[in-house]
Amino acid sequence: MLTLGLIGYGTVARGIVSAFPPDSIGWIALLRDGASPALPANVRAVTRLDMLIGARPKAVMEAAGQEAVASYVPAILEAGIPTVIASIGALCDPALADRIATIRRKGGARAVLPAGALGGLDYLRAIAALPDARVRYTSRKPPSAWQAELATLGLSAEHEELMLFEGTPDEATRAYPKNLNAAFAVALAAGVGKVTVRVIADPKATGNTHEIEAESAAGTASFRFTNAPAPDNPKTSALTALSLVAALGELLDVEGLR
Ligand SMILES: NC(=O)C1=CN([C@@H]2O[C@H](COP(=O)(O)OP(=O)(O)OC[C@H]3O[C@@H](n4cnc5c(N)ncnc54)[C@H](OP(=O)(O)O)[C@@H]3O)[C@@H](O)[C@H]2O)C=CC1
Ligand SMILES: O=C([O-])CC(=O)C(=O)O
Repeated sequence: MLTLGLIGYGTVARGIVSAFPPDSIGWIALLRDGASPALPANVRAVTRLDMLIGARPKAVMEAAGQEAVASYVPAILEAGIPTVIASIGALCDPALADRIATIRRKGGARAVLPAGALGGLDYLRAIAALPDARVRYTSRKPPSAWQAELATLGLSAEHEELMLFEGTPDEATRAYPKNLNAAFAVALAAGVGKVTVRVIADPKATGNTHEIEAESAAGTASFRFTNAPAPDNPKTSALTALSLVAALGELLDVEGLR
């Protein structure tokens, strides 16, 4: 049986675990002290990083949040265990991004950045070389997905769409740490300075929509992903777990994990 690690056991982690037959993988999940989510029989909870590393999983899937990336991922990579990172926005901290790059240069394991809730990143990586390239990323979700943010701003988007945010990928990722990882994936692919980010609450949105509009000497492109929300978390696209599973299959080059 293959042993794999998880950081966190929420919506995305549950989606990852349920993508595999229970008898094919034994999961070790690093949880916060005191956390007690319902776990299937093939998921064992640990509350200390050394216990996760000591179990020698073949790879770890981070699906907890940006703070968890900063707290745990460098040590896991230093221990030679490759890690697929969902909370890509953590890399807007240049010190953390440098630390992870240095670990890799010194022979540590690979940090894998999946496409997550969107796609088309290969196109953005290609035009990143062009100085005139400009990319606009828009996260458009129904008001129900932005309830807390609308309440904080004292606004309602019941009838008309409402722009909640417009700014740089760094500002966006800091302002929406749990929800704009996709924006930072776009920024890492195209180049942080080439990307502007918008967040829109849209009563007409039928799913979690990610729009990418790109313009450069190579031409123009527009991508639109209308994602079904995960059943138990309207802010997270169900696609995210599928993308992490695909990245894991590629990383381990294991038949049946592709
Ligand atoms: N790249 C992409 O496109 C996307 C990335 N994401 C990222 O994936 C993350 C997970 O998403 P989702 O599953 O929907 O979120 P959930 O809130 O459903 O689950 C996150 C889980 O991680 C746990 N957790 C948080 N911090 C820690 C920690 N330091 N140590 C251990 N466990 C921790 C939480 O526990 P507790 O409740 O105790 O805090 C919770 O159970 C998001 O925060 C986001 O960063 C999500 C969607 C798309
Ligand atoms: O799942 C989504 O639609 C996007 C998301 O939460 C993120 O980018 O963090």
